Amino acid sequence: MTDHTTLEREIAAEQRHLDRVYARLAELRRSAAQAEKEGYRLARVGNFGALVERDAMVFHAAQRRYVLDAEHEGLVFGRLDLRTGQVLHVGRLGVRGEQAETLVVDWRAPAAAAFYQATPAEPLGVVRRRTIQSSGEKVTRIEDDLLDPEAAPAEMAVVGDGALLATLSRATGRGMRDIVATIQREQDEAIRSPGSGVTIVSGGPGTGKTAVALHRAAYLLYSDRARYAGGGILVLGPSSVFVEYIASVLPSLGEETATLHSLGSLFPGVSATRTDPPEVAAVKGSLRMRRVLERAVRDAVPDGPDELRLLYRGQLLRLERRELDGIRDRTLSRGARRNEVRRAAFDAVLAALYAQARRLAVPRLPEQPAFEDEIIERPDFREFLKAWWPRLHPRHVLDWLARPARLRRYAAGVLSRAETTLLSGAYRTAGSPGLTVADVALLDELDALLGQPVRPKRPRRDPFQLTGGVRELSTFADRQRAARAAARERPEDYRDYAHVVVDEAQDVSPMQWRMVGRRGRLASWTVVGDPAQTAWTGDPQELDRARDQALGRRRRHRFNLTTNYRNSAEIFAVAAEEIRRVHPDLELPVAVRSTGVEPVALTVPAAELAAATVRAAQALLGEVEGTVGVITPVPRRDEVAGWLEGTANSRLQVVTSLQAKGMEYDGVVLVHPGEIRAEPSGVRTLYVALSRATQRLTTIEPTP
Ligand SMILES: Nc1ncnc2c1ncn2[C@@H]1O[C@H](COP(=O)(O)OP(=O)(O)OP(=O)(O)O)[C@@H](O)[C@H]1O
Repeated sequence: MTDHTTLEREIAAEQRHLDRVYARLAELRRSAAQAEKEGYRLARVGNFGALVERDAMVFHAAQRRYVLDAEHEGLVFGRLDLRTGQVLHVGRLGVRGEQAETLVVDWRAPAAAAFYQATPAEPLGVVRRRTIQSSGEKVTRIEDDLLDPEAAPAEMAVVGDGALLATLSRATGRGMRDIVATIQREQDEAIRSPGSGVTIVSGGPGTGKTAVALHRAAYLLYSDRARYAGGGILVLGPSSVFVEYIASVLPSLGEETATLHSLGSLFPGVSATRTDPPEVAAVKGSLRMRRVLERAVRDAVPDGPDELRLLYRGQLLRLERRELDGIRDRTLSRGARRNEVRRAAFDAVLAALYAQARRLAVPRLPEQPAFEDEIIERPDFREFLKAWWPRLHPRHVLDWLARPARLRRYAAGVLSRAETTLLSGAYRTAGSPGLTVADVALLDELDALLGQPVRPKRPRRDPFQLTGGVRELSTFADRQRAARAAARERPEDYRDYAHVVVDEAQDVSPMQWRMVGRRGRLASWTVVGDPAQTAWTGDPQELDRARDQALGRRRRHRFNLTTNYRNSAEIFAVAAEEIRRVHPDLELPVAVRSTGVEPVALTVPAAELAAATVRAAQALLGEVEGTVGVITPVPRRDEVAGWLEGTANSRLQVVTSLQAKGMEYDGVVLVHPGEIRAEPSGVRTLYVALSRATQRLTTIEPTP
């Protein structure tokens, strides 16, 4: 036990340092604001040099002010006392004093690495590591680890115990917790892995894979801002619910330059949230769909013209279906993309018409160019071309799959009869509810196969702005603001990311890997996931192949995380028992925190399921301060949400077992676990659902 006066003395010492940091920060903020003002004054000097100087000044000042504002809360969270006698404070950003002395070291800087990596076995020159918690500008708590007792001076105090456990037992609330203060060594190694190549992070539930991936994005932006902010970082999650959940972490890491997407929103103009049943998703996600789609994009347009008939100088010119099909096949040979070779197809039709006109000895037949000019002007001919070879949007071709006869033709010899029937059923009923997440990868594939229709050029935004009738260069500060907006709003089909982070990678299907791969041809990668949590029921080898292809031949750096920081030991024991059914020898992470509260498993008559669910959700809302998730089998979400309508609470969320991927709640009510288990790959999905809660878990099963 630390005696009270030592603790007070140590807190007071940290408070003095913190006061100095905030005073300096206030000064820096003032001078940034002053510099901005100065910058604008320079503009009145009016010569070009002054304008450039003004621009630069305003830019740096605005950028600095923005960062200072964003990182105010919890600015300093650590301290290292080194063997050399040097003291370093670690925080969200670097701050220097008036004499350029270091007041705070940025957590991402090499000098701060020891804060995360030092252990008693390998102290890395650190004698004492201190975690500092504060609220606003007040130090509230400190926790020390004495890493090198022999090197500790006699007067060195050591206070508190277990900063990590203290943090972990706090309720999480809505957003994901920012873990900069308590990153653990194995996590830190993954966060600081080289920016090039492919960093692969694996680990069981709650081991911090998502947290690591997001902190890694922040680390990369810090270590090579020009490269990663310029090209951009794409962060991909499995569902929109999940993307919304993690979105709250990146800004608090001080990074706005990352683009967040779910797999259902990666294709421009589409935002799919509906999921297919696992067996349908396995067909839609298989690489064999590429063959099916290749056949579709070469097929005639449904309800298009069967033949072309033109009266020319009293003579009927006619191209029959067979000839038109031949022209289409020839034009589309050697991988030509349908939307890009319209011109070639039209030329081929004109050439065929001319050849026919010559064969029929049409009187006064002009030379071919004049003939073509004449024909191409004719409205009936233009109508024909538009109907025969329209510009196709991927959505059009995907809709063709809803026609059973077509789908059978495209799938012949590629999909089994049962798979074709399954797919056909899915598309025929899909009409009203719209696209599913798995369809989005198919749209992207179709887009690649069809090519881009030539689009009219968009007018470019005027880089000059008009103020008071004077055409003036926008300031750098304005452009900085615009650049930040641009990072969030890169063109919808932007593909040149410098880095791609794929979270919950075990659920990316082979076709989705192709879609993701197209966005990362120039990128380095961070891929995090847990194979034991996959819902993929298709061919696992195909999945490996597709992933390897998307990631290319870049070097792989592998990391494995072994501690579960999310679940209480009691909750994880239930989840572990479930996954052991299918993976008896799987190495599972160790849950480090025990709450002494056992999960509750209820069995109730079916007629009472609704009432029991409402009661359990209300009870958990009373017991935990943060969020409560009600997790249901996929087809039952809306029904269960209906039961809970009267329990409206902003802390309550109803999600399907698939939407629960990657999510975290303080309390979880899991309805119908048996039904989830009975689905293909159900045990794995149930394992995911059982490992979402930090504090309380109630499962409710109707009696059979
Ligand atoms: N070093 C840490 N200090 C404090 N909290 C941590 C630490 N590492 C992880 N956590 C917390 O543990 C929880 C689980 O982390 P995260 O969601 O990143 O795990 P995950 O491996 O992605 O889990 P899953 O595979 O189950 O989705 C989060 O609340 C996260 O903030």
